[in-house]
Amino acid sequence: MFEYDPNPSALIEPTALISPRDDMPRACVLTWFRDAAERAVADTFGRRILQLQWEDGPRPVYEIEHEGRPVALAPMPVGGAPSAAALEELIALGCRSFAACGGAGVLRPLPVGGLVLVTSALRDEGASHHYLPPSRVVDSDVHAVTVLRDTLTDLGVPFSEGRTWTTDGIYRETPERIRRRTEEGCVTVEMEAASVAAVARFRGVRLAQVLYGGDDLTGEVWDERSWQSRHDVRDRLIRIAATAALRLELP
Ligand SMILES: O=P(O)(O)O[C@H]1O[C@H](CO)[C@@H](O)[C@H]1O
Ligand SMILES: O=c1cc[nH]c(=O)[nH]1
Repeated sequence: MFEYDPNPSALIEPTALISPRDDMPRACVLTWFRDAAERAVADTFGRRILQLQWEDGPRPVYEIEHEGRPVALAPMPVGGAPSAAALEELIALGCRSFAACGGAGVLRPLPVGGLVLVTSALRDEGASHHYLPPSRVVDSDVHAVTVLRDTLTDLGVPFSEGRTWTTDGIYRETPERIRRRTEEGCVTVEMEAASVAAVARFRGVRLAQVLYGGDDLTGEVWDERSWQSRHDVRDRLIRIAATAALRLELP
């Protein structure tokens, strides 16, 4: 049931609940790696700017210094709908340029830790349909993709590019679905990319995304590949994303 309503105004507007903050960096890293975010804060002597309050508990937003400049660092909740709401609040607080980093299952051969710059996301989730008219995919912001591509290239980091399958149904990645999504050009599967891309487009902010290859869904059986213990990849991705977020701020 996807009934798109183009009315830009809602009864609960984030800007009515949350005031912009003068001390909020405009550049922001979104990450689904809470562990790596906390390490980045400790390593850079960062600080907690505030805590957003939700029914399931507080959500901290940090500030770190990167390349001599402040960057907001937001650990994100898992799932498209919670991530869409969290991004809304960061935009209301004053962030404008976002670089997002997460992990994903791989649908094509890709080593654990291999990076994928997201060029589009297949909208097999709910949240994006509240922000954009019906379509099968949402393309990433072209300027943001260019900046992230240039950042990865300048840093000498190998990466590939492609479409990701964003699903609400992590436990319903059936062989038939995987086959069809692969045919549609998806190289990874995760749970938030289409949702945050849709919010960013709707609110007119810049957002680029990079994923690292995690578990493997290319075979007859699932291979978990211990992907969530790749602390080295996660730590490096946060730094790469911080550089990209800062560059997105440039005119
Ligand atoms: O590492 P992250 O980005 O969390 O990626 C994936 O892993 C989580 C599910 O285990 C979902 O958030 C999905 O998007
Ligand atoms: O959504 C997800 C995330 C990681 N791995 C998967 O298989 N699915």
